[in-house]
Amino acid sequence: MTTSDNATVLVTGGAGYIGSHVVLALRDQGRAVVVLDDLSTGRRSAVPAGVPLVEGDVGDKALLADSFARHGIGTVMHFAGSIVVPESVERPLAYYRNNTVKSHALIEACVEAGIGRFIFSSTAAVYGMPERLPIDEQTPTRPINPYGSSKLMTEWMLRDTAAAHDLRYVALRYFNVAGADPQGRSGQVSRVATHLIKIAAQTVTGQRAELQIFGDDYDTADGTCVRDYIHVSDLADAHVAALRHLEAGGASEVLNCGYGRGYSVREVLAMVDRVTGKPLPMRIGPRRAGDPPALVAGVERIGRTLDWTPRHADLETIVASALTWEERLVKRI
Ligand SMILES: NC(=O)c1ccc[n+]([C@@H]2O[C@H](COP(=O)([O-])OP(=O)(O)OC[C@H]3O[C@@H](n4cnc5c(N)ncnc54)[C@H](O)[C@@H]3O)[C@@H](O)[C@H]2O)c1
Ligand SMILES: O=c1ccn([C@@H]2O[C@H](COP(=O)(O)OP(=O)(O)O[C@H]3O[C@H](CO)[C@@H](O)[C@H](O)[C@H]3O)[C@@H](O)[C@H]2O)c(=O)[nH]1
Repeated sequence: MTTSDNATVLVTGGAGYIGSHVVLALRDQGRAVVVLDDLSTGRRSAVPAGVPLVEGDVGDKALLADSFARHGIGTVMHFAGSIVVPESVERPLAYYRNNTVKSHALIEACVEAGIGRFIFSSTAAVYGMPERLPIDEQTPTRPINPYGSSKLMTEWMLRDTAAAHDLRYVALRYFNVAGADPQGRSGQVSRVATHLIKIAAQTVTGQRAELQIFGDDYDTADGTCVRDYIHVSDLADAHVAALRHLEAGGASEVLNCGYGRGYSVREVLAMVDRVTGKPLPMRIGPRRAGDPPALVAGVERIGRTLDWTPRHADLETIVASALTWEERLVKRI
């Protein structure tokens, strides 16, 4: 333990979907938090009252240095970035700039300020199309789109920086994040929704006429793609556990974040029907380019490394919380 153990945590991207849930989890643990966000996809209202919001760019080193000093930052949690896979294919350089170049500036600012703890939002997209399930962290990383590459390059910068400087990090490779805060304090708000459960929620609430299943001819049990869905509040708790790990002097780690259990698209939609009590309007469409048939996390390493016990590892809870949040959003519009 060092003297800076209870230092303030800077959460970049803390006005976004996942970052805002992590801010809540940190606050629930009595931690001091500051958010840095440019509000490009995030919302001011997602930052709880009493949490300072530094409105600006995560690549702005002068702003970072000033924020670190002003708020006594001891750990950086880095969520800020661009996340839409097809957009990354169309605008690769924009993704490398926002996700890789700006992460470089942030990591460099941390080294210059002597900030020694860093927690990074990575993604299962670094694995590409893995051949075997479950996917453990030893699986070769072969991203198949610029989004995955842009995040993997940041992992590499962290690995090499940790070898050369006094900085330890945890990179969490998220599988499919879904659901909303059980207390209704935050949830997903997307300009352009792409995630399955979000789109299902928009369909249930009448914002879309129907949902399209992207392909039912995959080599899986029911022909639709299989994913490992993790509740956003469990993911948030994993970040708090990663913080405790680093504060206790733990080594740098790269950890999958999922439950180790996969559900097909059809199984997810059957759960939506069960929760609402009526059939969701949907049809089978063509495959979406770049979708791997099945992604399920190997979770042995996170289980043995972090003091983390998922509390919402249940598809019904995930779907129900996403629907409750969507209903609130619709009423607010
Ligand atoms: N949502 C998922 O399923 C998923 C899966 C794997 C990894 N991730 C990673 O998790 C992180 C958070 O994703 P999310 O789903 O909450 O997305 P989000 O778009 O809701 O949040 C991103 C936040 O970062 C902010 N931001 C973007 N660029 C910025 C910049 N240059 N400077 C300052 N702020 C900036 C946005 O305003 C937003 O508040 C991302 O790094 C993403 O790659 C998400
Ligand atoms: O309208 C829709 C939307 C999605 N799907 C399918 O649902 C599954 C899940 O899709 P989605 O929710 O878009 O998530 P993924 O494409 O699996 O990607 C998410 O999960 C990855 C990790 O598994 C992360 O790397 C990505 O950042 C994150 O967007 C896929 O088979 C899609 O083809 C549909 O059938 N119809």
